[in-house]
Amino acid sequence: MPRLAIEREFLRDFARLDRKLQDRVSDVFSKFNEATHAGIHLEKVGNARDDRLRSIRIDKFWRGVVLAPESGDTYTLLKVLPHDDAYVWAQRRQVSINTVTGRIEIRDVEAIDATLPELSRAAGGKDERLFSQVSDGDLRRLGVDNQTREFAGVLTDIVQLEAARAFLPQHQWEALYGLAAGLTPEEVWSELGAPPADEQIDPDDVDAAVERTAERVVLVSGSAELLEVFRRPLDLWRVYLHPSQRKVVAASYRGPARVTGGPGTGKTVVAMHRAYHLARQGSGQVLVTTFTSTLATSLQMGLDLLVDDPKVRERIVVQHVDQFAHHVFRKRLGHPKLLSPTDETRRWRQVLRALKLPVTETFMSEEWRQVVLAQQVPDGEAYLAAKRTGRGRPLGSRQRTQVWAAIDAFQRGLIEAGLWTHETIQAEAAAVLGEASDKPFRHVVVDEAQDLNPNQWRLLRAAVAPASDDVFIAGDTHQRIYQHRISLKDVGLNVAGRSARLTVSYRTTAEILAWSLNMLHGQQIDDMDGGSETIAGYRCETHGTLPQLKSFAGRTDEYRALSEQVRTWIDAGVEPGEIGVTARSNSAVDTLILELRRSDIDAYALADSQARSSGVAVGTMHRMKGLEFRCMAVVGVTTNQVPPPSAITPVEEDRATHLQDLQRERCLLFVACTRAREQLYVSWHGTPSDFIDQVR
Ligand SMILES: Nc1ncnc2c1ncn2[C@@H]1O[C@H](COP(=O)(O)OP(=O)(O)OP(=O)(O)O)[C@@H](O)[C@H]1O
Repeated sequence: MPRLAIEREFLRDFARLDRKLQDRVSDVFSKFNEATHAGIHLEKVGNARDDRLRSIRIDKFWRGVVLAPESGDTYTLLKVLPHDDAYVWAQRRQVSINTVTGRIEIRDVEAIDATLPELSRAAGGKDERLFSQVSDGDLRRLGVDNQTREFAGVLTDIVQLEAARAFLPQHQWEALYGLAAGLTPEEVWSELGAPPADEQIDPDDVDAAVERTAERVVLVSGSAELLEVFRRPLDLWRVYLHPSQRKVVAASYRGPARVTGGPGTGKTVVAMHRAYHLARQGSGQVLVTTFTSTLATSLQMGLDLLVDDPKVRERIVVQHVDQFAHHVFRKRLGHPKLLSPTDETRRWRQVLRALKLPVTETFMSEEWRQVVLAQQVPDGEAYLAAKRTGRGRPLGSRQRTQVWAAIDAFQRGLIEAGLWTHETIQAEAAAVLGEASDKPFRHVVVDEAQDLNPNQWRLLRAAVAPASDDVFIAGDTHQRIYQHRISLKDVGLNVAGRSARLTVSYRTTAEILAWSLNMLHGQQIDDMDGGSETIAGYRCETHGTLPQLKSFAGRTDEYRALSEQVRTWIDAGVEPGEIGVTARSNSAVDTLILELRRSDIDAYALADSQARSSGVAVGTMHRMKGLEFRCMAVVGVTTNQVPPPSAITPVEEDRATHLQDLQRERCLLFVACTRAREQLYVSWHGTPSDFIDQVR
């Protein structure tokens, strides 16, 4: 019985076809089983380098290219192209099974043959080659075969390697790229997901190779499954996972585990697949949680797409972390009365005045959150001994006693008035669940973990009993945009030995990522586990244009130019819903929406969940976390706006906090810029922000 497998490129081609043609392709391949039995045509391709490549008729003008095995029964759909292009594509290609990795590989032999002599000539006199430091043995062990080794041997810089991506076998290219980016052979090997060492690789067994190549080829059993894959051809993430992603999704961990990685490396994708994997096991409910409501909605939608079995889907609950905290709180204590920010400032002011304490309300509010609530400090004695890491301004014991008096008075005031803050609700909810013997969930999956505060962590820790696969954490500390710096160990989550890093960015182009990473150059970023995070080895799936940087004399000109830019994108065929616009402040966002609407561009505020439309999404940089857009405009990157002085603790008040604030704001701009999939536009008026000036 023949089986069909679909290669990633085929699905990409399919996504570009018009609806009628897509239906025709679905029709042809749904009938494939019958067709093969009836001897329907898989035509041989004349002058092919690989005589297993066949063409199949879609209609008068279009052909599919299929790999037909010499033995075995797996037929792999490789391309769908206009008639002549399909034949040319097939004539140039060679399909093989890598004897080290066991995976299916496709290479453009003609392009390799055509490029090699020229590269050899260019390299001629040069001693230093891109891979002179890597031994032949290491290359061989990574699955780089003779032909690719010969090619790699004449490369002198990484740009040549990048250009070769289109024609070298993908896995081998990735191995070379990892080495060129400074990874060790061991790191490359573990990233690319090596097959079990004892597995015998038969270079002619296409069936087995297809099963091993899950990141590029998906096997479908029957027409229903085929149609399911064809239903959303653009969402490749549902079907294909990179080996490094798949490894994390399917692993069995003896305790909490986590995945890190730069922007767009698929941490959210992994979190969703992981939740699906755990829910399928049927051992209990899975909580999928994250920091903001916008992201929780997008996780909800992603899971609806990914999980087709309603019984499995029912086992997954998506709630943002505060929603979960409030839910637990309400069940026990009813509806909380919330302290407003203005009331909070007023209360601190009163307390400080009464005690004649010469510190600001902001200082007290931060001290209370970051020291007292974060470490669950119960009394003055404990406060004297509390760690104040990251708080910068040192306090002697006399000062601590005074500060504690203020905190104590403030806390008593809240209790008397029956007032709660999100943080005290989180702490209360964590205590409620901590005491419960019956936990609400069997697994917790956390996305955008870098921004959760200690009480949110305690709450999530308490939501599941300590067990295998209990907590799964996805996050990137380069994208931390709130104040909280925590150590996972301190909140009862030990991920030692259960941590993986993703390095291939699927979202953004190499140009946008490189430019954005420059903004973080030289910054020391922690890894939430006592070490520091690295950006070594990040690379992108695609290339594109450089970010556009635009300077204007005044704000009016800058905003008008934004409308023109958005109009240019729309005229070029980008859907308004694929465009994101961001600025640092709420008021700038409001003005930008008005400005776009004045230019007859449909635009809506991301903050307004009711207003969701197919128009351009406009939101603050904080709102942009976790989202992505084909074209992204980051506006108002002007000095005194990015960062706004109000967000930065004055250096004379507290140097350490000042530096942390600056880093957090820098990361915020980094997050905003890395939301772009294809094009990034950055503008300012007057003097640009220091963050931009540095990378201009
Ligand atoms: N295996 C894959 N195949 C195809 N596309 C993928 C794959 N993994 C991720 N993507 C795509 O890459 C983009 C980024 O993925 P995702 O949002 O999961 O990354 P992330 O690491 O969570 O990003 P960030 O930290 O910047 O928010 C998405 O469009 C996603 O669909």
